[in-house]
Amino acid sequence: MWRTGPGRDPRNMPTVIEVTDLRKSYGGRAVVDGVSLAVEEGEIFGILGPNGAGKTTTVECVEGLRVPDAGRVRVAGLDPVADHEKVARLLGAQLQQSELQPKLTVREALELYASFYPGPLDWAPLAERLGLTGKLATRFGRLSGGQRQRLFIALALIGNPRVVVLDELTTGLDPRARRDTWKLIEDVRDRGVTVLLVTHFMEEAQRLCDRIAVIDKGRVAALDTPAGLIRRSAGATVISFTPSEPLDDHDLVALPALASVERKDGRITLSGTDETVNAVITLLARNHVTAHQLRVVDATLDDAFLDLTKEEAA
Ligand SMILES: Nc1ncnc2c1ncn2[C@@H]1O[C@H](COP(=O)(O)OP(=O)(O)OP(=O)(O)O)[C@@H](O)[C@H]1O
Repeated sequence: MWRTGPGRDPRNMPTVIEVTDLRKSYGGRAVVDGVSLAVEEGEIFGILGPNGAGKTTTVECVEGLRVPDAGRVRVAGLDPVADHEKVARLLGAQLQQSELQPKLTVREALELYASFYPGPLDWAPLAERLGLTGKLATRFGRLSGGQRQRLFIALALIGNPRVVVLDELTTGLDPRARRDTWKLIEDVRDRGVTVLLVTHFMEEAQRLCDRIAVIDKGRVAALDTPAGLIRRSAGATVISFTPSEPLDDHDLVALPALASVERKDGRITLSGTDETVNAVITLLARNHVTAHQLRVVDATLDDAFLDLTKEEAA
């Protein structure tokens, strides 16, 4: 059903999307302020960032929908603006709501978009995979938000693209449809397609992305694997417990590599590194305090994201 190709081999994969020192301003305000990133063939590359960080502007420059003020963008070696036709043939993108006629049925939309590409996928299995088979005769204007979203994903994939750009992939989908869509995107990647994914869902990014660029205020704040982002955030390990005896605040804030400390309903939650955890255990032993319901967990991507994009104190 999909473009066949070798599975992803992380060694020496060629770069498919190259963004170098990209800049874009609106009304004198830099919304993309020197973004550089390189996406390798066959990876799912995530872009995370707060609202207004410049994520969509960046990916729209990759799609050739916006013209950069400065910097260089290449997709498979092509300039998305100067070589727009060629790039459009190898790149699948999620449409915006306004880009589809409300009177078009799901089947007509799939057939129409398949006709734009030289070697499209067979739309019927794709529609089946996205749970759209029962909606083929329904007009776009009468689809629910989640059904529209699924159709947009189908249309992004119908051309059997080499690169697919998905902005807010699963926004509006129910939990089952979201999980089905993740599986579909993993299958797409496993067949060698490169995926550029903008998302606000940390679970989605952690599960799907091989690497992630965190964009904040128009710049790349960090670029790493999900595990790497978590490791490099200040509070990579979280320890929580309810002490049998009160613990002194001075002792807690003096713990090594401590990133945060919180007390709630007699429970203490600390984040830091393994060194912090070891020091807590020593502190408890020294004070003959028992830790009830002791839990030590790795921080999530959510924690890392908040740490990487936190507002600096004025
Ligand atoms: N055509 C435009 N004219 C003026 N300002 C714009 C235009 N497009 C985007 N902006 C502004 O640029 C900034 C970045 O927008 P962008 O859509 O790239 O952010 P984003 O990171 O995708 O945000 P979100 O997560 O909210 O979708 C925002 O402040 C937005 O208002």
